[in-house]
Amino acid sequence: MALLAGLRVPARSLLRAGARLRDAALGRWERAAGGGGDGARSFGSQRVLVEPDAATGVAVMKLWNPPVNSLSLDLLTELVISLEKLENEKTFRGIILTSDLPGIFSAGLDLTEMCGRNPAHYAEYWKALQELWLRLYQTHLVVIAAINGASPAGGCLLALSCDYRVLADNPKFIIGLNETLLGIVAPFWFKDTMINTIGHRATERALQLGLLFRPAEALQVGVVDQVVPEGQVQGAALSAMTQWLAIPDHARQLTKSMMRKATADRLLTQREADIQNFVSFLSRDSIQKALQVYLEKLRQKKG
Ligand SMILES: CC/C=C\C/C=C\C/C=C\CCC/C=C/C(=O)SCCNC(=O)CCNC(=O)[C@H](O)C(C)(C)COP(=O)(O)OP(=O)(O)OC[C@H]1O[C@@H](n2cnc3c(N)ncnc32)[C@H](O)[C@@H]1OP(=O)(O)O
Repeated sequence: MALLAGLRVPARSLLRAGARLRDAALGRWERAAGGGGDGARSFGSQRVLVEPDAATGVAVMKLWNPPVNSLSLDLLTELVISLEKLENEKTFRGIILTSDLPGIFSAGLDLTEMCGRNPAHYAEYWKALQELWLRLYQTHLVVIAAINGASPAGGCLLALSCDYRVLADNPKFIIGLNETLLGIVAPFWFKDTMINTIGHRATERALQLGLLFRPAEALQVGVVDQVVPEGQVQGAALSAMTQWLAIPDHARQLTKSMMRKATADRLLTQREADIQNFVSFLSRDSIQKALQVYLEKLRQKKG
């Protein structure tokens, strides 16, 4: 009940949540895709709903981790599993990554996973995040982010790891790597992902200042590729997908790999050191204190 009390979602969603939790308790759930008629079935886990359309070869992947789609260990794990499943289905060529929560794409890393836990937990958490980034960044599928809500820090990383980004036009839907505002530092592979999208100078400014861009600024700096009216974001993402899927797969995939491999390899060659670096950084008293103060501020915002 305490969890539900924190939600600001309509009763309809709470009912849906209840159904999902029940089904998740029974194991992986499946239900018929609405009106598909092509035999494709939705599948998913407790926090990731996948709506595949076998006719177009495109699956819509929706994040659902109330209240703010923070990237908890569970969500990271479920995302990796869902991605892997789609990659292994030969019928699928593209994914639209979006949120099933109103007004939030993803609040980024789950601060409760990074506060007051033990080093083994921090290591497990970081490894799961690395795993998701490596898979998402390098997947042979076309991934388009339909960003229908706020997308700070790790949420921005998710979007930047896609091939194309469409953002809904609402001034509350801020996007950026704001780690410095929390007193922490974006790791090198977050930084590299942003540099590869908007260039070195714009990244340097954005990272040092912890900039969170509103839609018009995000478009101007290149953090997103398109801004569309709210309600049109998924449609616009699907239209963009048509252009990407018009390219022969082998040529596009080899090009994607050529563009991204060096960046991914940089992490792959030092994964363990990166984990140790994260654990020791996070274990500092000053960092724990800064994160706790930030979390407390978020919690008191409503009070
Ligand atoms: C020398 C060193 C070199 C290298 C460094 C080495 C290693 C690197 C070390 C660390 C790197 C870490 C990288 C971190 C990345 C991250 O992603 S950190 C997370 C950053 N995220 C944010 O700053 C977003 C915070 N949230 C918000 O701004 C807002 O919540 C929102 C805009 C997303 C939504 O606003 P609202 O709709 O108004 O919702 P509320 O603010 O009321 O929140 C509801 C509820 O959710 C809780 N919450 C919000 N965000 C998070 C989160 N990220 N994690 C966990 N919980 C979150 C919030 O506290 C509220 O909780 P309750 O009050 O309901 O309990």
